[in-house]
Amino acid sequence: MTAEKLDGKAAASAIKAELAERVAALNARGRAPGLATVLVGDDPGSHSYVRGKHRDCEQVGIGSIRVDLPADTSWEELRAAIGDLNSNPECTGYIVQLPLPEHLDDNEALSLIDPSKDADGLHPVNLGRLVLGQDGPLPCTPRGIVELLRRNDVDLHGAEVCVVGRGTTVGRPLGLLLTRRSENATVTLCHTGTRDLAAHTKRADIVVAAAGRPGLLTGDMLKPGAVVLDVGITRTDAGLKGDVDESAWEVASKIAPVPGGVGPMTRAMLLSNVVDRAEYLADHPED
Ligand SMILES: Nc1nc(=O)c2c([nH]1)NC[C@@H]1CN(c3ccc(C(=O)N[C@@H](CCC(=O)O)C(=O)O)cc3)C=[N+]21
Repeated sequence: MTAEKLDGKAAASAIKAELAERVAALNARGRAPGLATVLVGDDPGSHSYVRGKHRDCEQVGIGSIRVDLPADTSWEELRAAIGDLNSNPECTGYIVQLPLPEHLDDNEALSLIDPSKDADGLHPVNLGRLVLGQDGPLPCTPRGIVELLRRNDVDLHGAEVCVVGRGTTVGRPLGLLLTRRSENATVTLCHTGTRDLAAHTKRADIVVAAAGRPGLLTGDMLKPGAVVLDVGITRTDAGLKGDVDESAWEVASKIAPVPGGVGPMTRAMLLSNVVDRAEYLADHPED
């Protein structure tokens, strides 16, 4: 058996076409959404992601603001840049590209974002809302995973999902999202302290590999016919490498690969968060 590809690029294009119509309607109402990015330092990977996000904005008609700061930016300077975006009416949503350089604290920076402009859904208030089951922006990668599965008719209700990785942007919030009543999956959250990883992955109908360890998930760790989502991205001399080994293609029924799987969905969900919020504000002008 050779697994079928879960095509995140195609799904993201369809989502962007839908968003373009919603953005046109917002622009016509004088409620133009605007996405800003804050990028500190010159990591080539981060630069390429941020470039992609601005290209996406242009494609769907969302205004975009780019704030690039040098690697030696002080905490005070970063705080001032975030404060400026919080009070800039042209910016309706924004992200601080992570990870920040060593001397700046990611979580402290996330806490400074106005929660109503948090396009990543990573502000503590918004993560808290997710825990409480209240509406709010959802973390982009977990939302992208659920949307990619939905658009490919992969049923989550009652499914056994094994998530490998407990990071703040993917694994942890994905567990929260998948166990909502609306998704109703059963989740096992594995991590580097898991004693027998293969025992858990082998039982799963769906495996999400988000550990950032290239080639970690091999075919012999999967139940035949399992659905696999690769969320690892490691830059090697040979190019981008995911967490899913080649051997998985002979055992799985469907795989969301790196590149072309979850990555493009993450970017599409960032745009969705911004458009959702702009529509909400247009309909609730007093908020
Ligand atoms: N505040 C914040 N929010 C983020 O959402 C965030 C972040 N920081 N820091 C870094 C990670 C990583 N991330 C990716 C998004 C899209 C692709 C993506 O589109 N990947 C393409 C390949 C891109 C390439 O070739 O480099 C693909 O998988 O097909 C990858 C990675 C968002 N992140």
